[in-house]
Amino acid sequence: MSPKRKLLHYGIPFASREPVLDYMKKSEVVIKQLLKVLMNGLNLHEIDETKELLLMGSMRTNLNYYPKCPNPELTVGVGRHSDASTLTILLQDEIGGLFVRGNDGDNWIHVPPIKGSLVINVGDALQIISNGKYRSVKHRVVANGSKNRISIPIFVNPRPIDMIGPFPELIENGEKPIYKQVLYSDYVKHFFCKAHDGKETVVFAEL
Ligand SMILES: O=C(O)CCC(=O)C(=O)O
Ligand SMILES: [Fe+2]
Repeated sequence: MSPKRKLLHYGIPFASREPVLDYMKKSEVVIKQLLKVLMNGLNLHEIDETKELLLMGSMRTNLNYYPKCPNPELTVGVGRHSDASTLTILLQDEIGGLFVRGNDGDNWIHVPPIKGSLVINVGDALQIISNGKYRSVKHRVVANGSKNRISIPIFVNPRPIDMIGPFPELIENGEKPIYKQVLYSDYVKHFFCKAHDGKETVVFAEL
């Protein structure tokens, strides 16, 4: 792991810290591979240190626990939102309840849990960095009436101190930038200062 990269584990109970950090470190192999493929899709064939830090300079994990809810229709599990990350690597148990918004924008698709699989979501930071080529996915979680649910997302992020904006190579190729440069910590502050609101957060970075 690059010495400049940060794995954040604040609030994770002490007993779980080591396995969680180990899981995060091991996930880097998959994350690097995914980013390599995604960057190839943008015609960027080399991920230098600057790019690597922008794409995965900081990683954070959550341990989500959704207690069973006797009246699931009266509550919101997690409201519709897209993640502020570049990528989110989500491990979910066998209960289900995660829905993603379909491409045509008016249907919710259940993401069925498949044993041994990970769900990979594109986040807002990658949408901004790729100048809209990769689009973050809107998703939500519904509560379950009879079973508790656990999910563990790893949010792969730029560092808070990074300015994020479309990669210069994309703009040099004559593309019109649709996003401005924003300080990633400002983006995250904006993300958390309001209730989840679908994909509205990314408007913060629009030109
Ligand atoms: O629990 C899940 O499946 C997803 C949670 C989520 O969207 C999030 O933590 O950002
Ligand atoms: Fe999410």
